[in-house]
Amino acid sequence: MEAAIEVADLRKTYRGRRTGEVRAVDGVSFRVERGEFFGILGPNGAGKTTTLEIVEGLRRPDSGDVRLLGRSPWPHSPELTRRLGVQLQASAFFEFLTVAEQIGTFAELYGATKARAAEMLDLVGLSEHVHMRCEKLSGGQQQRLSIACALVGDPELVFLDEPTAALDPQARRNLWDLMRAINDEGRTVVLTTHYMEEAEALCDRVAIMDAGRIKAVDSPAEFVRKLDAPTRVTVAAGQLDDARIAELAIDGTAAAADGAVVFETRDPRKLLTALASDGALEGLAVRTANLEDVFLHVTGREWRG
Ligand SMILES: Nc1ncnc2c1ncn2[C@@H]1O[C@H](COP(=O)(O)OP(=O)(O)OP(=O)(O)O)[C@@H](O)[C@H]1O
Repeated sequence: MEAAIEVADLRKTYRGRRTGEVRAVDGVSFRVERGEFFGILGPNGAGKTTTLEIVEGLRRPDSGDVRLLGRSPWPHSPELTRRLGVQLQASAFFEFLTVAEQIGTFAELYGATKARAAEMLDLVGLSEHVHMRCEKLSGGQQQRLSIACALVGDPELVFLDEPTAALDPQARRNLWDLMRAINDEGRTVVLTTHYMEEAEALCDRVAIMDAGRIKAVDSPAEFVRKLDAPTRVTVAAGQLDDARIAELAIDGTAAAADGAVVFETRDPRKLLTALASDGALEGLAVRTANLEDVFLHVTGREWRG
């Protein structure tokens, strides 16, 4: 079976009188398999939205190729469009329409039934707000409505562009559950995000994007494993004398700072067992490497998403 998405060497430069030339997408290639949950992770301005818009067929690249479900998105074909779900930014809503009218418009576009529209509102937890005007919805509710609109046509391939941006942590986690459910139904999901923990929690594979380029693609777990970084174990100072600290640091390093002792070790189990038997677990914090460390490693820059 062909891939859900194949992208080869996309390039797009914006030219503005004030901004000059901006190489928003600078030779991007990737492949997404059917059923995959694929993430594009990068800081603001990395080129994620431009890439997504090109892949969706909403924007023409200067050069490069896109295949969606084995076909080119240009020229537009209703047959292909029906198989795609594109979540538009909530700001694209007609604010004077009610929730029911908004999703009804999408349902008509996709030839979906009223029952399907109601089912999608139920899925995203908006059934009780069908008569509310879109402008009265909270940020999280608007994001959920935009996802419901993207799903109403029963798409095989769903594009979500920073769906949890500007949401509070609880609303963000609720949306994570919804996104997981969409993928569990067998749909391919492409998500852009600048939240590390979101990419880590949801994606089968993540493309790390910076300055218009994809720097690396892998699963979050593999990224971290290949980094082969030590685990950092911190305990409050004053529980261990210097000789014992030196003894425990035998497989790694130890440093005292700000009332804490920080160990870096590749054998955290052994260290934690020793700390437990010393009764020195006050202020314990264990930090393993995460995608933030990976970002630093692959781009050479600190993460400032
Ligand atoms: N229509 C446009 N005209 C001119 N420049 C643009 C346009 N859209 C984006 N850019 C510029 O292209 C670069 C990439 O923007 P893009 O929106 O694709 O990045 P992004 O990773 O999605 O960032 P964000 O998270 O801020 O949306 C940025 O420098 C941006 O200022």
